[in-house]
Amino acid sequence: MNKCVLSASGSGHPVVCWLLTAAEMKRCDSNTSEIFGVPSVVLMERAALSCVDVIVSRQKKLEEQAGQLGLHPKRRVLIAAGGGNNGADGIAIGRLLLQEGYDVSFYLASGEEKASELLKLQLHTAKAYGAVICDTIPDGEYDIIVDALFGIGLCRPAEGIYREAIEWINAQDAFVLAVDLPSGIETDTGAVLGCAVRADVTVTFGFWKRGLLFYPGCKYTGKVICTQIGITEDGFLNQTPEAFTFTAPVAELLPARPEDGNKGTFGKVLLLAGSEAMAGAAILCGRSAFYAGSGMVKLSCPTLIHPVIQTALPEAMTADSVEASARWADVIGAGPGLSLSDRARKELLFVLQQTLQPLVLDADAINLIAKDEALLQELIEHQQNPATRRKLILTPHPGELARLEGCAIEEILKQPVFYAKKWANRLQAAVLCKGARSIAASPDGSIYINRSGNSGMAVAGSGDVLTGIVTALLSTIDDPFWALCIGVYLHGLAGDLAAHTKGEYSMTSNDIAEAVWAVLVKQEKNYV
Ligand SMILES: NC(=O)C1=CN([C@@H]2O[C@H](COP(=O)(O)OP(=O)(O)OC[C@H]3O[C@@H](n4cnc5c(N)ncnc54)[C@H](OP(=O)(O)O)[C@@H]3O)[C@@H](O)[C@H]2O)[C@@H](O)CC1
Ligand SMILES: [K+]
Repeated sequence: MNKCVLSASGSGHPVVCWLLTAAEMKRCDSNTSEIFGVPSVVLMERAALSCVDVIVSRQKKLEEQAGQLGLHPKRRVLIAAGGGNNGADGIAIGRLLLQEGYDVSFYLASGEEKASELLKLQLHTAKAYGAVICDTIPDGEYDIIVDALFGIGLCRPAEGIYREAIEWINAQDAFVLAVDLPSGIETDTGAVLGCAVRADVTVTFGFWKRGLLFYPGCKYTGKVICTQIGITEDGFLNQTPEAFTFTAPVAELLPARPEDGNKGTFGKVLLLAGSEAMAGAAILCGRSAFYAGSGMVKLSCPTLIHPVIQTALPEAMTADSVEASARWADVIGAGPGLSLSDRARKELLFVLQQTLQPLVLDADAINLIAKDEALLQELIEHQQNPATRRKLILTPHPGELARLEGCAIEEILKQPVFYAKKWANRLQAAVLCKGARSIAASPDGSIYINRSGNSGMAVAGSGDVLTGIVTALLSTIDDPFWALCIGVYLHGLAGDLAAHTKGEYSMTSNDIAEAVWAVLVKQEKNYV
């Protein structure tokens, strides 16, 4: 995957933003100190300074605005610190703010005897500058609260005095800055462990953590500011993080279109989609494939619905069966609106057993496979063998993934990364788990977490649009995982544009399809 990441950037701007787990961040921290020799206390001072910068710039702005009205905003700060290095950051922030003339109170929830070595050092220095450390929250009103109870070291639910402190912080009418992560948010999953601080701003150090992006964590962060404190990609050594999201405009991720190409060059897409009751799925899928750059699209569906398809999408061709068109296609997409009929099963069997082209499986194609243990085993065996393996993408929603796995949907929702990775490995395929933060997994262990999109996309037909986009991209992008990541990103951006014009309440999946072209001609906003 990393080769793709590097080669996808023609512009010089970063293409990906890494999303780290707690273990990855700890490894990077310790490599920076132990291999490169930057002392932890230096990193901590820079981390604290970066938070102080955020507080001081905000305060300056407030004071300028208030000064015009003859008001004087107060500078009463509470540092709420835990017993680890997140707490140590908090104490360092408090000491620096004291030196800036702020009125700072310190609350150390853990007590000094349980303090980490760096925290002891920070307490010593802060006290030398006059800090008074309290073991209960000092009475008073605060304008600014620095949440430094837990960072990446949170390892169990916040209870007792920690729960009380978090609930107290959330009840205050103050600006809350969370240090590294809002306390209570699990670094890897974004889960709330017990309860969590609701921050106005989260200043995170070096790299984004996955939990800042996943739900529900992302609802607690406020604005996320990722600051550079001297921990860089060098600290990964040869172990790059598993997960990333995109930062580049999607148009920069797509391969350049050869100027002298013809309709064959840009991909002959065969779609096994649509049935008597779901002709619209085939139309949405085919239309999206065109908008995502396909040169030719052929829809294999029951003869009865050919007229409606030809009317709605005259650019597409239709076929009665995949058999007649299998050789013609560069790439095949199967599933949208397919139904679970005997015809659908027969057609899918033909695709799985008689073709070798790159393939995208979605919706009923996945459901048909999940229902048929022998077929599933055959697919797994084919994919496990490098001699018979084809380029394969699966785009299930959690319900479809649960059917494949044979478990309850709740199980998938609890561990979407785990199951996406499991099936990516089992099928040697790029596997998506759709959701508010769709997750794509590659057989090499890489994870893409999608940030684009909105709740308006949770609407019938949205997945059919995605299948059309991804199938089209698979015809010109060599790596299925990369095609999937870009397709998911583009789909979400199109959804955002559709929401901008029609609103999340009223947009339909056709609006998403119709926004694809606009995203590709527009420079969309950066998401991270
Ligand atoms: N290393 C570096 O170079 C840099 C590190 N930096 C900073 O360090 C932070 C990581 O520090 P960290 O590893 O000490 O973890 P941290 O988040 O402070 O928590 C650990 C403490 O919490 C405790 N604890 C956990 N859960 C609990 C619960 N539910 N309820 C009660 N206690 C609980 C746990 O206790 P224990 O499990 O031992 O009982 C332990 O005492 C990172 O987020 C960043 O802010 C930056 O300065 C940049 C440079
Ligand atoms: K924190």
